[in-house]
Amino acid sequence: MESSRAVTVRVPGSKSVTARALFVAALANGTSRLIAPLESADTVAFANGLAALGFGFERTPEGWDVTGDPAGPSTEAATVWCHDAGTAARFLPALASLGTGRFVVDASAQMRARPMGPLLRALRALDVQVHAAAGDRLPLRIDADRVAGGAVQVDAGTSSQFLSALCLMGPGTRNGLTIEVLDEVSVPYVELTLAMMREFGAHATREGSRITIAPGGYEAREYVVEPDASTASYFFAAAAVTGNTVTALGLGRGTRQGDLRFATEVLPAMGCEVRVEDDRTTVTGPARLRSPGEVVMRDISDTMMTLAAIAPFADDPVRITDIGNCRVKESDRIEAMATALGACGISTDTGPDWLEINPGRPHPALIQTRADHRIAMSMSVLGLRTPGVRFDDPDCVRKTFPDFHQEFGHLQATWRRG
Ligand SMILES: O=C(O)C1=C[C@@H](OP(=O)(O)O)[C@@H](O)[C@H](O)C1
Ligand SMILES: C=C(OP(=O)(O)O)C(=O)O
Repeated sequence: MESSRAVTVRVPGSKSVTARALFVAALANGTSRLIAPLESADTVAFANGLAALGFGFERTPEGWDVTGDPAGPSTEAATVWCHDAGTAARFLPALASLGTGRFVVDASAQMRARPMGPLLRALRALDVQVHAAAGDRLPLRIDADRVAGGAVQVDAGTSSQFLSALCLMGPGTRNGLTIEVLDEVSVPYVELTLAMMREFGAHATREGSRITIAPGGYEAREYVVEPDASTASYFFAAAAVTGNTVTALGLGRGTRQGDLRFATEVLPAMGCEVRVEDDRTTVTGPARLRSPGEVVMRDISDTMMTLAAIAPFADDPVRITDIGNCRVKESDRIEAMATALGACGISTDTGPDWLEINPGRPHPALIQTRADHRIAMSMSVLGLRTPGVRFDDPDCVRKTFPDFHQEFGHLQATWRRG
């Protein structure tokens, strides 16, 4: 029987899967139904972007219906507002390039500050007319004339989203695409992209640094969106720091989301007991957390803040390396995490692409979230053992998990009662 300190959760849908499903459904022949998509600021911005480009988008009680057009955007002029969403800001210019017309892509000040250059250079190399703000940033204007495809190189060393965007547009081009990958972070996200493209009928293969994508569009289908593995990391981490048990439903052996590795690789190295089944993953925290030593997080950097937030409770320093691109996400996450932990009395060291956290007993503080959802969610885990941790902008979680604080509070209340 499940003890009252063992909690089962089903976290909301994956942001990354929802964004990809929206993109491929938009280029498919017919109507696709996305079941259990993520409803959050990022994915709503993405869906609104599709609608602005002239694709059919409708919410139904069963899910999101997207009516695609293999010919690309049907409008000849549109402004696409991406808000804070990296996925929308990187993927939608590629989708717009498949149309004919003048498309403006813009976003919040936070997203305007994030890099776009490698994607824009690749699009220009494919003869797409792209005019961008200084430094190749948003806002940008695309004068599109049905990009034909061909061979292109891309540097995905600051974001894999540049590469995923090119891959996703490939089946919509007349000649297909051959992409030479020059550098790469977050590799599991590209694997997710290629796998989902195939699930929607596209032909995409990878050999080393070369990705080949055949023309021919996508097939409409019904698609069930998995829960979000990055979001689940906060619940697994909660088990890790309290010695309780959390089971996350819908995330198991078959997942393509790399961030489940936080549970399957990082937490066992800290003394957690982790069980992965076909459709669920269960984490039980130890009496005392061990330091995993150095953890290279290049592939799963969205979970680096989750690790940083539980690191003070480990018995030795925790060093997180190869996370340089975290400096150009919603915030400079290396600096932001060091500051947040420092506000709680935890000492850290930082370098260009690493963060080291020393053990300590955190005290409560008001945390500056910098409009970064992951600061609020990861520091909430630290808050489980540090009553009184508060946030200047708790609602920043709306980006990927609007009900985070309620759900996390519920978890805490269950444990308190148990
Ligand atoms: O393609 C995606 O869905 C994502 C890729 C990753 O970005 P980077 O490739 O910039 O690390 C990740 O951090 C982001 O939350 C989602
Ligand atoms: C980096 C993130 O988001 P994005 O790049 O999609 O804005 C994130 O969710 O942590």
